[in-house]
Amino acid sequence: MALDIKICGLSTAETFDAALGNGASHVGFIFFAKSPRNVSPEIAGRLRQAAKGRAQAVAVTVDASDAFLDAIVAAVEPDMLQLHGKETPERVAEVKAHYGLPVMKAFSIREAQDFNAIEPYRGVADRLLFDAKPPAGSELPGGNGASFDWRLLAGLDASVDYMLSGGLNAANIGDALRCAAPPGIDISSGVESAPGVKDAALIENFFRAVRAASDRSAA
Ligand SMILES: O=C(O)c1ccccc1N[C@@H]1O[C@H](COP(=O)(O)O)[C@@H](O)[C@H]1O
Repeated sequence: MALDIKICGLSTAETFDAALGNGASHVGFIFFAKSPRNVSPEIAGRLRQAAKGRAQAVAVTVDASDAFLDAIVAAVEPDMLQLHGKETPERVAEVKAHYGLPVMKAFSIREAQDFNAIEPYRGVADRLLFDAKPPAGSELPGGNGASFDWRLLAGLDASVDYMLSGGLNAANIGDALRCAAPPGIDISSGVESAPGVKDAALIENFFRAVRAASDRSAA
């Protein structure tokens, strides 16, 4: 099965094109005011048009209100909503039913018992996303460039569909793929030249590293 690759936190045409041109299956937009990657629904909506038929557009929100979700969905017409806050299973079900869109629910992982939190979301969220717990003092629930121990994913039920995220980059993606063999990967700060500044060359380099790792595992 093909590996899903999401490039998240895009906000410029050049880097959006780099993600699509290199074969991203998913492109993500951050709608969180405290993030250096925060983008307006209008800008994301304009960029998103180019992804139609080429990649899934994912709107990333953090405990968003109904009004904010309404504005995002209207302007962006996303293919998927990523809920990266403390949304309950009931809230996930409500959002999914209201917008008729698949939902990816994010979980913060540091140790094996953190996976217990996914149980009430199984059969509710369409996909799960595993990110590292934010470093102390961070105002961001994601996009911190922090990793967790990928070996913990070995204990996961094989039927769980998920994306691996948190601190991925061109240097470590080979190890991550070998260690966890995830169905999908999600990267944000690892393809930036500064916080919030995506870099087309780093995006290309990341895809090259993914291809090299895939070639090695096929040999
Ligand atoms: O990237 C952000 O600023 C962000 C803000 C709020 C919620 C989620 C955010 N990003 C998500 O974080 C992970 C991985 O980030 P990184 O590669 O470690 O920088 C990814 O799922 C993004 O969607």
